[in-house]
Amino acid sequence: MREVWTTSRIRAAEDVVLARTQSGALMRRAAFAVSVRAARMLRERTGRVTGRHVVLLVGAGNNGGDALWAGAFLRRRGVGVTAVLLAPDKAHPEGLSALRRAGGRVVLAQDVGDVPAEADLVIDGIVGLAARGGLRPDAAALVERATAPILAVDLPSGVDPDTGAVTGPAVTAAATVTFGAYKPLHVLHPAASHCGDVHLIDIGLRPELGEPDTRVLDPDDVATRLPLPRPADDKYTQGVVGIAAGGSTYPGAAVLTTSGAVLTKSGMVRYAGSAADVVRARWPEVIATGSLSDAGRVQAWVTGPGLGTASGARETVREVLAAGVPVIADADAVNLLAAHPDLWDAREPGTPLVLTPHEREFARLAGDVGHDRVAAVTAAAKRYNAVVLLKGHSTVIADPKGHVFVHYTGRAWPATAGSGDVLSGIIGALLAAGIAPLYAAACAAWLHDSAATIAASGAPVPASLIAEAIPAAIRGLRVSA
Ligand SMILES: NC(=O)C1=CN([C@@H]2O[C@H](COP(=O)(O)OP(=O)(O)OC[C@H]3O[C@@H](n4cnc5c(N)ncnc54)[C@H](OP(=O)(O)O)[C@@H]3O)[C@@H](O)[C@H]2O)[C@@H](O)CC1
Ligand SMILES: [K+]
Repeated sequence: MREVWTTSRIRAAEDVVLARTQSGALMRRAAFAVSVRAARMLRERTGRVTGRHVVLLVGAGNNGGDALWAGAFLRRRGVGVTAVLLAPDKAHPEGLSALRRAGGRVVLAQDVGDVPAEADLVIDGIVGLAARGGLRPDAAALVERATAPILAVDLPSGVDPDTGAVTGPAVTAAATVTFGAYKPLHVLHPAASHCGDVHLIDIGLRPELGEPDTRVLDPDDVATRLPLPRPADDKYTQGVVGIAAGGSTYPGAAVLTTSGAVLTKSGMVRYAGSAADVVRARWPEVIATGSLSDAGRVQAWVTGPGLGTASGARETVREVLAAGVPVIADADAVNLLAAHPDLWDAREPGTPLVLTPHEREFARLAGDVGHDRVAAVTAAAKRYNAVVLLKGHSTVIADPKGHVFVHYTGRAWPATAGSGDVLSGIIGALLAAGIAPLYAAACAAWLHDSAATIAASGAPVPASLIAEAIPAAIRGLRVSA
């Protein structure tokens, strides 16, 4: 599991560690790691380290200090180093003298000439944890002129560390070396796509950090939670999932949602709705009926995809919410809950609910997402006493207690029509198997993305093929676990 802390929590932990370490030791440790990564990048890119040329972009604070110290360490390995100072009066004094002592060259940003274009590697020490807003014009102009790969110190300058928002010019790095802990920007879209490979360096903060603010599931975490049938299981004991989705207008949504559920776990899937014939034709193993009252018992209901928003759909959502089992409400079910607040009264108190809006559905329900997706989703989860999964390049999942998972895809394969229907079927299957709602949603997001990647393998892919790749995604997990 990858754990993520906001900048204020990291600063607080840093203060504790700084108070008991020798002055400057933490920075030198961080900077040494940057120099090691820089040397590796030089060797991989140019075949050697000695004699190569690294340009440091140095801002007004400790992030620039890291870059200056890294430059001093690189000098010891025979690398030519030029530091470009964006704020000469504020450049980190000890870092600057260390670089000068080591034989590094120092130039002012306004006198930079062709220096950025002559580099084999650029180190971005413009701004780190204190970053606010996009790059300022002088920094943006420098970055624009750099043609070599960029190694970002702590984070690519110009992105917002806590929200991952990119509201102006920003560095796009080939790699990022970060210290002490992952920060939200490393896992949130769009900033995460500016980081390149992220390398975390231990500087002794972990014991002081406490509980993380956000988590990211690894394959192993998903593998240990996925329901596999045990020897004593039968088709009922693994949890029966019910699908109340689709209809005569959108029978495809019924099929796709059912596919997600059928292919995620063994056991039984029931379908209730006017697309029963279409579902039965595609999945003969599904117990399909025309109405909810004939559906029989289930351990979780999935509702919403392709349901429409007419009065019949509203009644379906009302009945499902009143059934006393976990519910996942997607698409039109979210729209109905937004448009008819009285529907909330139907919810059997205490039964788990997972809401899976995309951004427009989220806006209808809880207002504009804004730049801070994690804050918006956490607030909605508290307000509705539900797990909320906001879809996107970074899918954000929060529960009412403030636990948050992020799943960053970095690719757009899952962004295809009907793909959300498949996701809700997967979540339903995991909920019915008894997995806690937060984990059901987070594992489903992971599994869905993995299936999309497998199905796509480099080409566009429709939602039905994403569903068909779910077994391969599960098998892949078992192999890697
Ligand atoms: N604490 C520690 O022990 C350790 C800390 N470490 C390192 O320290 C870093 C944090 O350093 P920090 O707090 O000094 O601030 P930092 O991020 O360098 O910003 C400097 C100044 O930049 C400015 N600025 C703001 N936005 C901007 C923008 N968009 N574009 C351009 N400029 C912008 C703003 O100054 P202003 O111009 O507004 O006065 C701001 O004050 C951290 O990320 C890590 O690298 C490591 O060494 C490990 C040990
Ligand atoms: K930086």
